Amino acid sequence: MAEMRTPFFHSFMVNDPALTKVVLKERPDDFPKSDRIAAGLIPLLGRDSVFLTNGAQWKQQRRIIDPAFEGGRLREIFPVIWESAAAAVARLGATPAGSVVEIDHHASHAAADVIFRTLFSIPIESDVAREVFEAFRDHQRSRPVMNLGAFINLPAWVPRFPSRKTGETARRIRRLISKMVDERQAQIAAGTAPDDLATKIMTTADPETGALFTPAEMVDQVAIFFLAGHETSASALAWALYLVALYPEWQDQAAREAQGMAAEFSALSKLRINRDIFRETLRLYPPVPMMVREATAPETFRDRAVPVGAQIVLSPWHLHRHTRFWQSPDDFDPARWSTPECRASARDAYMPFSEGPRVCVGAGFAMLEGTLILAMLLRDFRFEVVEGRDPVPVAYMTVRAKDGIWLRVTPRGPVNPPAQTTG
Ligand code: HEM
Repeated sequence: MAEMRTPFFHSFMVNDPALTKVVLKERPDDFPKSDRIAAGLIPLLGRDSVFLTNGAQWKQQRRIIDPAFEGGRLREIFPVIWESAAAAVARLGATPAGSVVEIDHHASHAAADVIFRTLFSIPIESDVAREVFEAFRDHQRSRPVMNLGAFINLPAWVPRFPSRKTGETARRIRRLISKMVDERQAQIAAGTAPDDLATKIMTTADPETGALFTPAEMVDQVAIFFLAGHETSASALAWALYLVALYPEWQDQAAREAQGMAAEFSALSKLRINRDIFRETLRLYPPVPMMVREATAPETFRDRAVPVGAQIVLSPWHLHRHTRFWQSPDDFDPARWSTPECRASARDAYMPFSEGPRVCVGAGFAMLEGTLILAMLLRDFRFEVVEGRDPVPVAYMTVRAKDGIWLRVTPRGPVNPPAQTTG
């Protein structure tokens, strides 16, 4: 655990699984989301986004949202994600064989397509989806991972983010989303709405109070589904492709596993290698590198007094690479996921989706999406690293590469069977 104290803020970086469990699982109500992080995200997400709210309001929102993402719905959205994966394969197939491409751009495109198709039944090529996607792209690179000025509680007169440009892109994105929500509201009223995630969420009443989301509240939820659902998945997919480019033997195994897979939900259970590669990627490059909570009562952590208002920083990035919990933590080793030791490490020190009641709404969705798109891309293409273009991880809204992740992409052609051992 590390304590940091300045005139502006007092924070504790907690890297001990016993303490992360207290904060996230055992007493989450005593450690709500920090207002200081919310400040930087409100222009884009609005005040009522489930990502930022706390207490009774947050609990009600999860009661409405969670049913849309439960197991049975994943089976229903599988064909939609398959279509997105096929579209991603086609886009990459349209680039000249052997060209060097910015793979994180393709990953963002694919992840945004998944969100639009599953939420609003529209592909990324539709006008409104493309406009939102482009506005997000402008927004993303102009924002740091958090509003630093707000985090350290600087006096109000100190200039801080968001800049005018980020404010403008946030307003543009929210206007477009409002229009989509209004149109969907009208379709629901007319009985013509498609059976997708947006309709499910907008027609689900809170089982305790009977309340539905108002259109304004729904705009805040769509903004976070788009942000949380596309930025994170894109980051994970891009790093996964980079890692298999670094480790071609894993890439070939994953490609073989993906040959001939059927377009049906049950095919997923056969993608064990692809799934373990994706899990291992989330360990080494967790898209959300850190989370922040605020202490609302005096605490003692490891004999240190934690005052009210202290910021508690939880870092998947550090926990996932902690030598006490992981063997050779910096190595890329998808095989570790089949060992009993890894099960213990994962239980104590693996939280790419956070844990406890505030765990990521879309964790199951993201595992399906990541595994399937990875498998379909590896089935059809070979990815190779490019000399002099090693990506350097940086925290924007998620963990991205400073100058992008560039890989050489070649159509794979027939895949050789695994080498046979004789004797
Ligand atoms: C690889 C992909 C993903 C990763 C690594 C990821 C990770 C996370 C993490 C770590 C949190 C907790 C953040 C915090 O407490 O500060 C979170 C929350 C959330 N995620 Fe995800 N996420 C992913 C994909 C998705 C998808 C696909 C969706 C929706 C379609 C989604 C929706 C959300 C929402 C709504 C929350 C807020 C939950 C709450 O506060 O109650 N995420 N995610």
